[in-house]
Order: sequence, then structure tokens, then C-alpha cells
Amino acid sequence: MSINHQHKVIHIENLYKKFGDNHVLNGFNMDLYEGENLVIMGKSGSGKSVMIKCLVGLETPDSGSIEVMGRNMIHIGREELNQIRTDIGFLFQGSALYDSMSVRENLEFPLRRHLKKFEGITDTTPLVEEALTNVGLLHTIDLMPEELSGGMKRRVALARTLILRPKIILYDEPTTGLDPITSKEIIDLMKSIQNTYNTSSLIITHDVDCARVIANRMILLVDGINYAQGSFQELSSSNDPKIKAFFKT
Ligand SMILES: Nc1ncnc2c1ncn2[C@@H]1O[C@H](COP(=O)(O)OP(=O)(O)OP(=O)(O)O)[C@@H](O)[C@H]1O
Repeated sequence: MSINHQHKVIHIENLYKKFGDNHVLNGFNMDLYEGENLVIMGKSGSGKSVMIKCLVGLETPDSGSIEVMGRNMIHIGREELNQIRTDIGFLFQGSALYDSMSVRENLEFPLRRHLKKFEGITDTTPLVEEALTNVGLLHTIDLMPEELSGGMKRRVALARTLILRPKIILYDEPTTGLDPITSKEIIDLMKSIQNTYNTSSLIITHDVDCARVIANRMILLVDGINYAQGSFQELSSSNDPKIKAFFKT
């Protein structure tokens, strides 16, 4: 693992977004460095999803700037946006595998949608097998999602994200709903992905144990701003009541 502090893969500056009178983001700033695992914590309704949606062009901020791999995301054309999105992988809450498709078909699906990135590849099997091997689940290739446990589904979802070789991965509550042992498996996998692929990751989580293990750096989102940032160690030993509230278990 090596974090390149000279290279920001995401740069968010002074982001504002409101819905009517609901001022959700009030000048939010964030940098994600190449190879870094950055954890964002914020209580429910604090604007984490709105921030992510602005980041990937699903919401338009009222003001501020967002750059992803050097490209301005706010004034970006459809074609270029689609291209950048192939470099950004998502792992959503709940995994969201297609129940009517086998594991193999679930993994082939994003490949077919992003054929351009894989021009010249006629046989997708090696890519599918490699992605499944990376999450330790090659043996499930011909199973249906209903035959998998919750943790296995999430690992397959991660394989489906990895198959597009993203440079950035956005994890939304990766351990929600999993028991502690399965959570640990997912967290270990996230770490090994960072090491193997040198991906940069933005991880939204309420899970203090996950943050402790995975975070190279953390940002606490409070009242629409990055209220505090630092290492897990620094933040978890703070005496500020608003910061302490995040680390109560
Ligand atoms: N499209 C929308 N229209 C109106 N209000 C919205 C919209 N999207 C989000 N909001 C509001 O923005 C605020 C932040 O929502 P957001 O979903 O970003 O919270 P969150 O931090 O992701 O919460 P959680 O941890 O519960 O997922 C909430 O008050 C929500 O009601």
C-alpha cells in the first residue's frame, strides 16, 4: 500500500446544497489521495448520500467545485461523465445483486454495459474468474444469489465492482446488517483490495470497528461541513463532545 499525497483523485471545495430550507451541505471540503482509504462519518440525515450523489453527477450542487481525477464534474458532458463513471466503483448498501441471474451473469452484466473499456475482449470468463478469485468465491460462479449467505452476496457485489478495474471505490455502509465475523471478512477484503489494486476508497460508515481498521484518515460530517478530520487515533481521543459522540459504542 502506498498513499500518494501529491495526487488528489477527488477534490471537493466549498460544496453547498440545499433542498428548500433544508441546508444540507454548507461549504463541505474533501480531498481523497491516490491509494488512500478515507472514511466519512456523519449521523443519519447529515448529507453523506447527497455528497456522494453530487460527486457522481446524480445531483447538482448549488455552488462549489468537484474534481474527479482532474476533471470538473459540475460542467461535464454526458459522454465524459459516463467514461469517468467506469473508473468509479460503488458498493451500495444491501449488495443489490440481480436475483434472477447467476453469479457469473451478475459479473458479466457491468462488462457488457461498459464494453468500450474492454474493447478487444471476446471471452469474459477469465475476467469473471479473476474477480471471483480475488474475493475467495470462485466456487460460487454457477450459483444463484439465493444460494449465497449475506456476506457472500456482498463479496460477489464487490467482485462485480472490481471487474471494471475502478480507480476509486465508493463504499456505502459496507458492513451494515452483517454479523461481526462477516463484517471483519469484508473489512479484510477491502484492505486487501487497497493493497492489490492501489485503489483509492471513500467509505461511508457508522461502524466504529470498520473505521478503526480501514481508515487511513477520517472526516466527520456535521452540520454540512467537515467538522473534524484526522486519523482514527486522533479523533477517537478527542474531548470535543460532538466528536466523542461518534465513538460511543
Ligand atoms: N432529493 C431530495 N429532495 C429533498 N430533500 C432531500 C433529497 N435528498 C436528500 N434530501 C435531504 O437531505 C438530507 C440529507 O440526506 P442524506 O440522504 O444525504 O443523508 P445521509 O447522511 O446519507 O443519511 P443516512 O445515514 O441515513 O443514509 C436529509 O434531510 C434528506 O431529507
